Amino acid sequence: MAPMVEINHLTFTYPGIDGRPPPGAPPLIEDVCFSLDAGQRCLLIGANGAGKTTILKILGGKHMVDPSMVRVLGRSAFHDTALTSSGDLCYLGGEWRRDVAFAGYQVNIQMDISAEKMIFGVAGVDPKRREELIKASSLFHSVNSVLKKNLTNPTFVMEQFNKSIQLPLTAPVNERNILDIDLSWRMHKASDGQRRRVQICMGLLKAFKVLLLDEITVDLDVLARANLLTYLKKECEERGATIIYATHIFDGLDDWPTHIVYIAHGKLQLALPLEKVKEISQLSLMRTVEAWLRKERDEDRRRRRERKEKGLPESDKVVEGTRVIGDPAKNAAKVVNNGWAAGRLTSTIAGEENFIFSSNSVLRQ
Ligand SMILES: Nc1ncnc2c1ncn2[C@@H]1O[C@H](COP(=O)(O)OP(=O)(O)OP(=O)(O)O)[C@@H](O)[C@H]1O
Repeated sequence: MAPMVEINHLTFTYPGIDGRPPPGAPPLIEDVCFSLDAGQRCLLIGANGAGKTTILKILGGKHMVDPSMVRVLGRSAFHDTALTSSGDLCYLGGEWRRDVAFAGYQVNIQMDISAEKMIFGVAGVDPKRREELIKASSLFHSVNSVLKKNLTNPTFVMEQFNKSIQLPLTAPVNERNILDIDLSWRMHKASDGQRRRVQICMGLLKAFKVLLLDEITVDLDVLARANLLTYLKKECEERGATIIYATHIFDGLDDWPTHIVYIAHGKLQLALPLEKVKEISQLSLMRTVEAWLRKERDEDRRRRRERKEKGLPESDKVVEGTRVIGDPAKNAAKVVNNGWAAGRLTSTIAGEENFIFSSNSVLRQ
């Protein structure tokens, strides 16, 4: 059977203001290859600015690349818009904090509208699936009320979190809370986490075949996150869906993924099944990733020091205004892209008034 997601020698550079990659710009993503089959769950790992969001957006059809470089369900995500409009391919990313697609329009998630209107405004949805995503269960409410009384006891909270994530996948759906949405929430008055739940719910309403998650669990409380992860695992195991999840939060993820992909500076460092990673490292997933990133940082520092000692600029990429200039002979990007995404212009075009950072480096400012 053909892979659900196939990345073949993916190379990409963001375009300049004229819609073309700046001449001589080194590729931001370089020669990345990996593929995933039905039912597989991949954690996409990398330091801030490594290129995770860029890869997910390319897979989500938001940037144009040569169709041979990226295939989702055997099709080109950018050229075959039916992939996303049918719901077979779903991308949930950071910009969901502000806008969601509602009844064919981009709607501001903070406007005065009820959660019910937003969720029920999505057409062509299986009512049972919608119910499952929205509904709170009696089990959740009992666990939640116990938790609320014990919030000052972190050990207790962690125990409940671990128990919750280990609920058997065979447990009836009505015994698990997924997003616990109150349909009467008014979006302009909802908390960030409540808004985020509605956004995630809307993204998951259609039975996706491939789901791309760009750290969407940051606003969720521990229980909501655990339940969502369990639900997503079930989606892969029962329906053969494929998920790629970029994250920096590793709580409860030790046994969640089937595969790990590690990217550094836009280059693939490792793409392995989880068992292989566990064979290489006896540490927890978080400690393993921490060790990889520490090694990467130390090597970067050593390289910068060596360049400085030789009287060279610390980085081999010289940024001039909107241009990133490298050694054209070494770095020439074989890129086909117009950088236009079906989203907002500002998120894809580099310019002097439009400084671009990775999503998390902005938060760190
Ligand atoms: N629209 C853009 N135009 C030009 N460069 C961009 C654009 N968006 C991101 N970049 C650059 O691409 C690089 C990779 O960014 P990306 O957001 O893909 O990283 P990331 O791995 O998702 O990081 P984080 O973990 O911080 O979210 C960064 O150096 C960033 O500055």
